[in-house]
Amino acid sequence: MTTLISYPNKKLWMAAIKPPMYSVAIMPIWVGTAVAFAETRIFHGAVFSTFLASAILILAWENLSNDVFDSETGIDKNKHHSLVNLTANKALIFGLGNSCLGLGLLGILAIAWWQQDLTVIGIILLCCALGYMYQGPPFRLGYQGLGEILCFFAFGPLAVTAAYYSQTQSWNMTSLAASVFVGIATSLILFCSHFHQVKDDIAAGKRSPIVRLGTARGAKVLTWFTASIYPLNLLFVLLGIFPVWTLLSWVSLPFAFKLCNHVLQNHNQPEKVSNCKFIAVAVHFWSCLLFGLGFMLSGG
Ligand SMILES: C/C(=C\COP(=O)(O)OP(=O)(O)O)CCC[C@H](C)CCC[C@H](C)CCCC(C)C
Ligand SMILES: O=C(O)C1=CC(=O)c2ccccc2C1=O
Repeated sequence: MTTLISYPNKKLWMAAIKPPMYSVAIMPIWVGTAVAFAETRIFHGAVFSTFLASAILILAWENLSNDVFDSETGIDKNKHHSLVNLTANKALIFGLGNSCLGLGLLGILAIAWWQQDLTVIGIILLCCALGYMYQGPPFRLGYQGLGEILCFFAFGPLAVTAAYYSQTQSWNMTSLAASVFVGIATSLILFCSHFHQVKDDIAAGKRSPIVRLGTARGAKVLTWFTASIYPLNLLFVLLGIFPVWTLLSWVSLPFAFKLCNHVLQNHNQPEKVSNCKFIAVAVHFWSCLLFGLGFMLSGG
């Protein structure tokens, strides 16, 4: 009996915490560090692990505060796996979120202290500002359909560059090019997260890209953007900017096909399309992991 009662609860909590989503915090640090290793043979293990822990904490803040801010607009009233709805304690979730942010920023400050250089903390503060503007008052830019652009810059150019800089204290064009790959792969996840929420989004006045485009056109746009990362990788290899090993990322193509087929077929059926966000997480995880591995192998 206990199992029967607690199982759905456990599922709800896992949906609220969404552990697989945290790979989006890990991959920009992994790729930025891998490019740094390929270009300079430098690898600072303590900086890498501190940055990873901080990135995860900062993303936890983003997600906890997302549930807090969304509880204020009413958009999450049907979202049973909102942490605010689950705990009925907004102040607790807000406090927990801010503690994660504080701890995460402390880790980044430690990196700044080791480097005697404020560049990395400056870049990460900018990421946090974009994260706040996505969902917090008075901006709520996600409600205007601008989330994917913020997401691209935060997880792409800013986070990858910060990771590269944290290892080398220098700037690099290859890392900037690599950040475009990571930024697009991350924004695909956010784009996918809107397909099943059209009704609630319209009711709350949120003009997500899928509300704006409609689900059918959204599915086509998703297919083009998902497909774009693979030829982009090839182009940079042919230009001699990326090592040939980065083509390992093409091994993730079956997940990309699965994602596009699934969304093209089910875009207007919320209960069927709702899991596409997690197929997009698999595309992101495998493509970025193998992409970064390609840089590591070329530097070894
Ligand atoms: C919280 C995010 C998406 C959830 O959006 P939504 O409200 O539609 O979801 P629910 O339906 O589940 O409520 C992600 C938003 C990402 C944002 C645009 C940028 C975040 C920047 C991070 C704070 C940067 C982290 C950098 C780190 C890797 C160093
Ligand atoms: O809960 C979500 O839908 C998302 C959470 C999250 O942290 C994230 C980060 C980067 C891209 C997309 C997303 C989500 O969609």
